[in-house]
Amino acid sequence: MTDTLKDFRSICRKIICIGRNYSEHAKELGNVVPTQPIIFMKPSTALVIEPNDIKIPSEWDELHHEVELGVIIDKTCQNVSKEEAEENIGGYCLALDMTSRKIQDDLKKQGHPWLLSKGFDTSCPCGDFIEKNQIDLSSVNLWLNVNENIKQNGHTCDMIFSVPDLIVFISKYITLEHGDLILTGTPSGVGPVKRGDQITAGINGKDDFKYTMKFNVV
Ligand SMILES: O=C(O)/C=C/C(=O)CC(=O)C(=O)O
Ligand SMILES: [Mg+2]
Repeated sequence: MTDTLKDFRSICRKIICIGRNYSEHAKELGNVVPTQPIIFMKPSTALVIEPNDIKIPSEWDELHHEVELGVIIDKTCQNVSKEEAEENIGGYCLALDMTSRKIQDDLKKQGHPWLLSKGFDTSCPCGDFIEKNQIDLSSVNLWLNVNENIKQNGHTCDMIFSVPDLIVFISKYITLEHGDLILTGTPSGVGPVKRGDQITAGINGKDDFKYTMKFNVV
């Protein structure tokens, strides 16, 4: 792992996101559970870091919160095998996939891409680099509060497609590059936030490792 990866938020070229990777979340939105990963992207301009705010575009009233484990790619790679997948991970981060559910639903009805609903500026609040050795992929806890009320509390063991499965799938079609970020999907409990709300999110990893971040919604 090279030192520049700690600064992944300024070198990130692609944010690849996974949809419906937790069956309870797929069901809460009335979607079928996927049989292969659903992928979409956010532009790197979607990234926002503390102490900056999540900005709801002026003509929208609310966004949905989605807390997710972010995987940061170290080595540029293509056609990765499941055995080699973990070697290409440089570290992790806590991330949010902020979404306009209303716009997404309208786009879905028309069969259009989700980009506007998920790729607007500040739609990807993101925490600091987390060292690889602090995370056991099978037992990460992700949680999210809105105004100190718990809304999401999930575990990566409930992912439909594991992180290695996701790297294998994506790298078959898209070259993964140093600093790329993969958002691995959200557990259930997604819901609305409005201007004036505060989101606190956290990740609990190995050996009492804990990381939290806070964002105001404006
Ligand atoms: O299909 C839908 O209605 C919504 C899907 C998502 O927003 C997918 C995700 O971003 C996710 O599962 O994390
Ligand atoms: Mg998501």
